Amino acid sequence: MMAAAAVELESSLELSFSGGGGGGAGLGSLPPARSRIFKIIVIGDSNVGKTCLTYRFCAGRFPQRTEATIGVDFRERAVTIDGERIKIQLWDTAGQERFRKSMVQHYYRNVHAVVFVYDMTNVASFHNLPSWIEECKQHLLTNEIPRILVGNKCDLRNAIQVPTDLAQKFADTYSMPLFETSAKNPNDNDQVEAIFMTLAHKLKSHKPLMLSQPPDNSEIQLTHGPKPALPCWC
Ligand SMILES: Nc1nc2c(ncn2[C@@H]2O[C@H](COP(=O)(O)OP(=O)(O)OP(=O)(O)O)[C@@H](O)[C@H]2O)c(=O)[nH]1
Repeated sequence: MMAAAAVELESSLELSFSGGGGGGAGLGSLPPARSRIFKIIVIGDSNVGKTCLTYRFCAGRFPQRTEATIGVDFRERAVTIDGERIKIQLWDTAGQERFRKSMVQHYYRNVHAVVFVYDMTNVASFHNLPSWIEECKQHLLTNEIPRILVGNKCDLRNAIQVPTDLAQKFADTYSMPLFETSAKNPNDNDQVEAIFMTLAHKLKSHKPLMLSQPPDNSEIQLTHGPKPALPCWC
């Protein structure tokens, strides 16, 4: 785990440079390819499986063992969508209050999308979702930012406490798509893939993306241009 050190990797710069021959801009060399970075934060109660979901997407498997996240973990995977190389950065945040306090400001900066996770076998984690949504709101993440609701641990069929219709109602209230999945069951790999790729496609379609620099802040921030008409994907 990269834990607190991940703050160093904060994605205030939204474009990275990759490839391009590594030798500078000499004759015949191509400028480095730019790849966009999409920062997605994954939040929810402790133990709902945030680490396992991000690990499943980035490493392609269920981790052998996990420990409570301290602060924030950071994972990244490069994907190609319609010929464009994109880095999906997943910020796996601590669910436990005592491990969150000092980090909150950092991971809410320049967020492009949010994944809210609850544990389908733990109704309290579902009931706590409004407080996570509220926390996002307090950090100025508006409803314009793509959000997805994920019920995890669907492999534990006999222990399910949150029925799908209840979760669906909640998702509808907040205009979020709902995914029920399992980070553990390899058969649900496609579903986990779909969660993050859906977001990446959605973010990619939010063109044009513009870089702007606020006068009193040295960090480059990404803002969206005029919002294109998008089909409802709820
Ligand atoms: N059966 C089952 N267990 C899971 C699944 N996902 C995670 N777990 C287990 O749930 C526990 C918590 O998983 P984590 O991914 O560490 O949970 P977290 O939400 O990151 O927890 P914090 O770091 O404390 O916020 C671990 O024992 C995992 O093995 C799943 O899909 N199915």
